[in-house]
Amino acid sequence: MTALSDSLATVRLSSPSLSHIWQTAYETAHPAAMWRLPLQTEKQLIVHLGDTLTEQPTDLDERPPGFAIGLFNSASATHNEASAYYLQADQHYVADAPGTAPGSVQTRHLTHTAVGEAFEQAVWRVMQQDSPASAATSFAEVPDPEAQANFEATVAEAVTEMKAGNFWKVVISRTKTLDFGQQPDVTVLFDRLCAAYPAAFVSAVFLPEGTGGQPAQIWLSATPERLVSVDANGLFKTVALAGTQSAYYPDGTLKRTADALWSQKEIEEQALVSRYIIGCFKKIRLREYHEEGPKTAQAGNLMHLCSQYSVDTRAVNFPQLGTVMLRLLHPTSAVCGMPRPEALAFIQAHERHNRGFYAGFLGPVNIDAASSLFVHIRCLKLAGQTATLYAGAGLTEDSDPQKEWLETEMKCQTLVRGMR
Ligand SMILES: C=C(O[C@H]1C=CC=C(C(=O)O)[C@@H]1O)C(=O)O
Repeated sequence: MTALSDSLATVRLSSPSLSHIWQTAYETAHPAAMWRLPLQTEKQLIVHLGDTLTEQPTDLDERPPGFAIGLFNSASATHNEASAYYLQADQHYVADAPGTAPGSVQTRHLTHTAVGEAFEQAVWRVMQQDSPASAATSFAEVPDPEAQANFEATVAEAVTEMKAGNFWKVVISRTKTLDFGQQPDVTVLFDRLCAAYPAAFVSAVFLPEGTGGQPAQIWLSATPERLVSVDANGLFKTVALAGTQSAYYPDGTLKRTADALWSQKEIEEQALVSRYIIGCFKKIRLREYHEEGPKTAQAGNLMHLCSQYSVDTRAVNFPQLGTVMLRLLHPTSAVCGMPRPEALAFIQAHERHNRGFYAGFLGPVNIDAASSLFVHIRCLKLAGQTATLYAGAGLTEDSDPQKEWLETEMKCQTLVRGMR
């Protein structure tokens, strides 16, 4: 070995990468979550060393530092509990923090118990293996000849019901399958999504076999939609995001957000989400909210209409606002519909797949005195070498089935392009 490669080996062995830690969590079957907040460089990874995860009501005020991931159709849909699986930050690592060398990992917190020490030793063992993770990151789409006809038939049925006045909006989703040929390297895909979508919340969550009675699953996402967040100064934020168009002209040039034109159908679709949020503020008699928008916002290859809402929870003396709004909002009409019970019943009766964590919510809780939960869209579930992408479209009585199909295709492309 030359002097140079000697010193590189020393650097590699003295500091694990996020990939080594992720791989260790996977091999030792400990739940793990890795994320990068919008417009930040810092990547965080936590590992849960405790008991098997179970679904519990989310209470942002009571939880120790960790990461919540909730199903679309959890008890929250009917009981307003915003139930979620909660990964505790027993081991907490940070990479790419401002002012540090790219890729260098700092330890934020370690648990000094036998389990914690066994985990750190396992990380060292993974580091010493030649290739800590599989290098596969290319994939092919698996054709599904019936998918479009099935989706369009469901959209047509929803339109008939909305014209009959049974509900005003519903979000219908579909899946697309990708085959990686072998189990892909999740940290490479995560890094690509971080680089492609600086304004998104990018995350990867590993839930070992047995979580919720399911086989092992990994969820990877780059979502543009904040559900609720409360920062270290007590500033609460949420958004109403809906309406979709490509961020590019047909010749491939990028549109300016100011040049995006929206149809009446899209304006109404987004207004319904705004109305739903304002309805939640009204329910708790909160008048002191600040509203901005709707404005056009770019989300990777797409553009949406977005209104932002904020509340100074200290000024209104409402420290639990994050938890209260999370329970009222989930699932919002950006992923379910309005009125919620009727839209949910239609989704349950007509979608051919189980949404699982798609259209649920996820994000860090009480990390650096802040919590940021996002709507889990633009996501995929990885099981072995197969990925299932999920995408939905908000329908109103003016929806055109073929256009809605094309919209879900564009939404699938967010991850497909970002992972290439
Ligand atoms: C349900 C999804 O997107 C939501 C968020 C923004 C715009 C949407 C729309 O235009 O339909 C959806 O409500 C999804 O990406 O799967």
